[in-house]
Amino acid sequence: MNDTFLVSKILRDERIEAVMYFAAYSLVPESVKKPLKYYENNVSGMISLLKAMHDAQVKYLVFSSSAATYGIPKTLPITEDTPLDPINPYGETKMMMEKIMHWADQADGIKSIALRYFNVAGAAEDGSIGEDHGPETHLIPNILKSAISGDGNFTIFGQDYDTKDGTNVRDYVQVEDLIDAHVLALKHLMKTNQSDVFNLGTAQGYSNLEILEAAKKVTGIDIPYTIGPRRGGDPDSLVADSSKARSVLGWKPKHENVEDVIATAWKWHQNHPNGYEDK
Ligand SMILES: O=c1ccn([C@@H]2O[C@H](COP(=O)(O)OP(=O)(O)O[C@H]3O[C@H](CO)[C@H](O)[C@H](O)[C@H]3O)[C@@H](O)[C@H]2O)c(=O)[nH]1
Repeated sequence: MNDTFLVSKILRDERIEAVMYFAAYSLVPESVKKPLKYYENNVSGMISLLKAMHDAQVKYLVFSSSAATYGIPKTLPITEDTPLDPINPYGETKMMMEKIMHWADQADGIKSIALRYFNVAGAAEDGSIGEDHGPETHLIPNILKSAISGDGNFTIFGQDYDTKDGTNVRDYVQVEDLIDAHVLALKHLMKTNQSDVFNLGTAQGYSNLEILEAAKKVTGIDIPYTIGPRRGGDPDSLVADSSKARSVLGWKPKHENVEDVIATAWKWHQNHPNGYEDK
């Protein structure tokens, strides 16, 4: 049984009306090393899903897109109209997936919302669910893991970017705030029957060094670091203009302060010093 057939059968059997698609491969540095894996999973996955949705007559899709679609923006903050010009395979697959969704709307009437995530961070407030990749590549988990182990192995990748202190600037959106946005987006999509796109970020940019300082405050631990070479595929700064999500969807992120975001991640890391051990 092929993927499309199986998915369309599930959609029909379960009488699914709408789909949220979180394409699983989402690590920028891995995508630079293994581009074909990213095109195959993300782009082929989207084609299979849309075919299955068409076969099962499912009309609504909410999709996890990314700020990585913008590449190196000419102006900040980034609005949804900022031209898409990705600089790594991951961002390019997300852009291609958005374009495929557009044509599936034109041809088959599948209505979709693309949510362009900025840097998702933090963990469930109750400390039960957190972030644990193998290997971990994300900034905040790597800082917190280093705080716990005391190994002194934390490295900042590059201090020669065109930013306030030379390190990359990112916009960190808390994961539970992101979940709220998905629920609002789905309701909006089913009410308006119009495809659309929204940035999800807090509209505040923090440099990698500022995140390290904030993590030191939250943990009360002096976390040593070294400056290493650039990682490859990193734009200087990505900061969202998220006013469209706020005004159109009524989205109100609860964690506007980055220390609050890091505190949720810290709670999870303290409860899970070895991550999800059985992964
Ligand atoms: O140990 C580390 C890990 C990361 N970084 C730096 O920290 C910044 C953030 O890196 P992350 O890996 O945490 O996040 P990315 O910005 O690469 O990517 C994230 O945000 C993107 C959009 O901004 C996409 O959504 C993507 O899925 C998501 O992983 C970058 O400057 C990176 O070079 C370090 O200095 N040291």
